[in-house]
Formats: sequence, C-alpha cells, structure tokens
Amino acid sequence: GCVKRAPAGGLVDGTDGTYDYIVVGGGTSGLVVAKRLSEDPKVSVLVLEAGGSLENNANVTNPLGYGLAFGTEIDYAYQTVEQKYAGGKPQTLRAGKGLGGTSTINGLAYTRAESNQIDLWEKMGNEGWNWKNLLPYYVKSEHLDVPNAERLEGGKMTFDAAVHGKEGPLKTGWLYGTTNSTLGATLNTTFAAMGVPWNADANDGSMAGYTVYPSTVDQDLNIREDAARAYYFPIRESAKNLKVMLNTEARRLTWKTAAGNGTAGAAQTAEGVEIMTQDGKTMVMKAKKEVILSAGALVSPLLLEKSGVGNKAILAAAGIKSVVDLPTVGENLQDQANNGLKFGIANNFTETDKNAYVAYPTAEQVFGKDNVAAVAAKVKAALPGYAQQVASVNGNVTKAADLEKFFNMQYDLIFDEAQPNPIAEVLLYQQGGVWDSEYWGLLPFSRGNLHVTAANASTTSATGAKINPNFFMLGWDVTQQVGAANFIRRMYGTAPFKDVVGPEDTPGLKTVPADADEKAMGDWLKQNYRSNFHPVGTAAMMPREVGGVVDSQLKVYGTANVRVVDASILPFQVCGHLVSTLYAVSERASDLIKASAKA
Ligand SMILES: Cc1cc2nc3c(=O)[nH]c(=O)nc-3n(C[C@H](O)[C@H](O)[C@H](O)COP(=O)(O)OP(=O)(O)OC[C@H]3O[C@@H](n4cnc5c(N)ncnc54)[C@H](O)[C@@H]3O)c2cc1C
Repeated sequence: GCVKRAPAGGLVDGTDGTYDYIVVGGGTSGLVVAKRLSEDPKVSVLVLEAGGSLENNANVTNPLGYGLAFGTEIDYAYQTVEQKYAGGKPQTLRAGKGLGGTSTINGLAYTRAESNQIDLWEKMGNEGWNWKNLLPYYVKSEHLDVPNAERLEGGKMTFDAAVHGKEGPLKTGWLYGTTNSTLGATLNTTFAAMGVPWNADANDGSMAGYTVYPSTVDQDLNIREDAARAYYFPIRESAKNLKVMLNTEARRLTWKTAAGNGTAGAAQTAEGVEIMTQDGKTMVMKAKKEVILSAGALVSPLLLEKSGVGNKAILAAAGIKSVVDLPTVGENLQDQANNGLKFGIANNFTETDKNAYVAYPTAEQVFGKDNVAAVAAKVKAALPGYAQQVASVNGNVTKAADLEKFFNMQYDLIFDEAQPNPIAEVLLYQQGGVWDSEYWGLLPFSRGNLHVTAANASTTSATGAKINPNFFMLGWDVTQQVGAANFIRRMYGTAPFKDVVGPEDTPGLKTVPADADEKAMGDWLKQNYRSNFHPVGTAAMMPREVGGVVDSQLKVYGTANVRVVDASILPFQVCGHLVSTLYAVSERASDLIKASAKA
C-alpha cells in the first residue's frame, strides 16, 4: 500500500499538489536525488513510483536470493524486438518495479568503473565529469562495513580504505557463505599463470585483474542493501518535506503555456507530471522548480517522447505533438551480452564456496601478447563501418563522423597501453553440481534504440515500447565475446585450478570443439546469450550537436527545468556493474541541482 504521510509545513497533498521538485521513479537514482534535495527542510520533494514498497518482500531482502524476483510482479521483464544479429530471438530486459527500483532485484555486485572511462565523459564535452570529480561521490554514497579479520582472511578479501566511504547511506561489504576456502588461493595462482594479476581493490579506478568484489549488503542484518533501504527508509519519518506516492504511474510531463511554448528555439518549461493513481485516476502534480526523470534507461526516454520531446517523425507516427525536436532521445542504447560456460567438478572438491570471485582480463590477456596487435588493427579498420552502421540504425540522427570519433575513443580505452580497460567480466561459482562461469563482454560497440509506439502506451508494461539493443550487430562484439569464452576454457585448463575441474559441460566439446573458429563459437554464443541487464545511454549526456539528450548539468536540451538522472545519461558503457556509478552520478547530480537553485 501507499506510504502515508501527513501533509506538513506548507505542503499540499492530493489532487492539486504542488512541490518544488518532482522526481519520477523511486529507484536506484531517484531516491538519491530525493533524499539529497529534501535535506533542505524548506524544499518540498515528491517522488512518483510505479511500484510498491518491497521492504518485506523475501525475494528482495534475501541477499543470496538472486533470481527469485524474476518473473514476479516486481520484474518489468520488458521484451525486445527479435534480435536479427543474434539468433533472431527477442530478449527479456529485467528491471525492478517498486521503491528501490532495479537495485531490489539485482545481483548486489559493487564494482565501479575504470578511471579513464569516466574521464572520457569530460573529453567528449561534458565539463566536470571526470574520475577525480566523481570519486568523492562514490565515497560519499558508501558505507563500507569492514568484515572481521577472520572473514577477510578466509575469503581472501582485500580493499584500499582510501577509496571507500565510511559514512555514506549505502552499506557495502561481503556476502556470507565464505568459509576458509582453498579456492581463492588456487584461483590466484591460476590467474597469475595466465598473466592476470591479483587486484587488491578493483574499485580504485583500475579494474583489470582478478579480485573478490564487495556487494551492496547490510552484513549486520544479512539483508540486501537496495536504494530504499539505503536512501529512503532511514529518513521516511524525519523528512517531512519528502513525499512518496507509491503505485503511481507517471504518464507524461505537462508544459506551461507561457510565451514561447511551441516556438522553435525557446526553452520549454515543464508545469508538472500527469499521473495515474492506483485506482485509475488521472491528475497533474505540479513542480515549482524542476522535474527530474529517474525512471531508468528503458523508461525515461519514453516519458520524454510521450511528453513531445524526441524525434519528430517517431512522435508523429505515434500521434504525439512535438514540443522539443530532439531526435536522439531513445538512441545510443548500449547493453552487454551475457553467456555462461559450465564444467564438471573433479577430485571430490567439496568446498561449497560462495565467494565473489571475478576476473577482469584485458584484450592482451584474452587474445595473447602475440595476437592482440592483429586484433586491434582489425577493429581499428572496422570503426568507420561500425559508425556508418549505427548511424543507419538511427536514421542518421547521430552522424557517422561523430560516432566514429566516439568509437575511436572506446577503441583507445580497450587497446590503451598504459591503462587498458578490461574487456570481459568472468565470474566463477558452483551451482547445481558444476562450475559455472557466467561472463559478459564489457565494451561492445553495437548501439540500438527504444521508442514509444503509441501516445497512450503505458511505460510500465512490457509492451509499451519498441526496444532494440542490436546485440552482436558489430564484429568486435562477437570477437570480444568469443575471446572471453576461449579465455574461460584456458582458465579451466590451467593448473592448479584444472585439478578440480571435470569435463566441459556447456557448451561441451561435442557442440563447440576445442579448435572451433570465431564463427562456430560465436554462433553458439548468439543462440545462448541473454541481456546482461546493463542498458545505458538512451538519454545520453553529450553536447547537443553530437547527439546528446542532456547537457553536463543533466538538463534536457530545449527545456528549462527538466533533468534526467539515471542510467539513461551514461554516454558510454562502463566496465563495472552499474549501481555504484549511478549512486555516485546521482549524488553529484544532486549537488548540481542544489547549486543551480542557489544561483
Ligand atoms: C537482474 C539484474 C541484475 C543486476 N545486477 C547488478 C549488480 O549485481 N550490480 C550492479 O551494480 N548492477 C546490477 N544491475 C544493474 C543495476 O541494478 C541497474 O542498472 C540500476 O539499478 C538502474 O538504476 P536506475 O536508477 O537507472 O533505474 P531503476 O533503479 O530501475 O529505477 C527506475 C524506477 O522508476 C520506476 N518507474 C518506471 N516507470 C515509471 C513511471 N512511468 N512512473 C513512475 N515510476 C516509474 C520503476 O518502478 C523504478 O523504481 C542488474 C540489473 C538487473 C536487471
């Protein structure tokens, strides 16, 4: 049911509610912004959340319950169109419905980004967005609870205290389930033999190597630490100026009809947000200052389109009147593809280790010192073609010349000599009596899009939009994914780990022989992948002339008071899992919003 709050200090509740700020989406990013803006008691904040409270949902709270919430009423399970470059099948894109958003159903991994890939945001024209400026916000958001010495030693967990927060709202730590295992040391020696060194802390801006990553978990309560638990539950009684409407769907923005509305070039001012309440009532909630869209990378661009902000032709086809012509809304969708290899367990290895072992190998470690230059040359030569292909996917609303520049920047990160970004995340755990290595290529070049299909389509149903990530559209994306599969095969064949490894189970050498070429392995991977659930970029922060949707203040071009703060604004994919970076971005965004209110 609804979070009930008595209207306080000048706040109006109900049908003609007016607030300083309206935050659309009480998810990972939205709750950060709501908490921070409401720190000023004179400022009123309304959060509109489509789902309910998940505080007592056991599929959410159980920190070892990954997957339990999938397919339940709190999983949007959006469907893509058939993926023509990847086996022809549609894919399911999961996202969490409820207070806390996707942080309530995710895998809890807390890994950040490579410092030079955040620096790239500034290099492409987003002033102020670099690692040096963002690191303090990663720290501000975090509260690392350090396990006792016995747990640290048993789980082979290390960290650099200088890059972690001690007083932030978000509790991080390591999951229980780790015993005094021999596996950590075994893997360390194995990866070292493969040229992949131990990384004592992958959260300091350099991710490559082998490590044991922390999780978003409240270790004292042994409960998932999602955005609601971190950023909202602790203040729900005290923050009288913050109201959360649950089970309330934002339908579209409404605009002020002041002079200039509809005139080319004049910035549009949002009046508020049209909502549909739980009992089907439609009304408008008004914002005196700003509307902040935090509905996630799969929804915020759709809300812009439904409000008349987007590609004129797409809006016209859906019967929506154009308010701001911003043709790249919904473009630049970047996700990763997730595959898994499985192997038998040999030599009566009985330790049921649940530790968060991860390898982040670089291109050189994946393809080998002798081959990496040839791989790089092939990718470099293909970049102009990639740019043209992506431009044609989006009807040339992003120019091939601009995309080629961006692709060169991403290429530089992949093949950089000083600080190469890892190209795969390789996990290892036991499940169902086998070794399971789920993995994903970290830096694909493919880009797709999502667009609204009808003016009144709900953004909270799995069918409200046409979503196309274009998995495996471009050659590198296949090369990277196949390279990582072969890396995993080598890892299972390398001592001392290989001593506890039985025959390959999936795909199995009969299905994909040991000497299979890129095409054979690639074809199997394309038949057996899923989305990695890391969609970003659909309202990208970039200069407008190169295809951006928001500026470096996260303000939507052509509007005076609408921002996007969520995974939509990331211009490029990052190598870490997303929430740590989203918490940091939202913390920084909150400061930008506060500063602009003072100015
Ligand atoms: C299965 C899965 C596993 C993952 N594992 C990890 C992991 O281990 N570590 C990690 O860091 N990341 C992981 N991720 C990714 C990460 O959780 C997400 O990228 C991140 O939570 C997205 O945050 P966001 O703020 O962009 O959107 P969200 O957190 O999704 O917030 C959007 C909110 O808006 C609400 N909303 C949507 N439409 C409307 C509307 N019309 N009106 C009102 N409200 C609306 C939603 O209900 C939701 O609460 C995973 C994701 C998935 C799906």
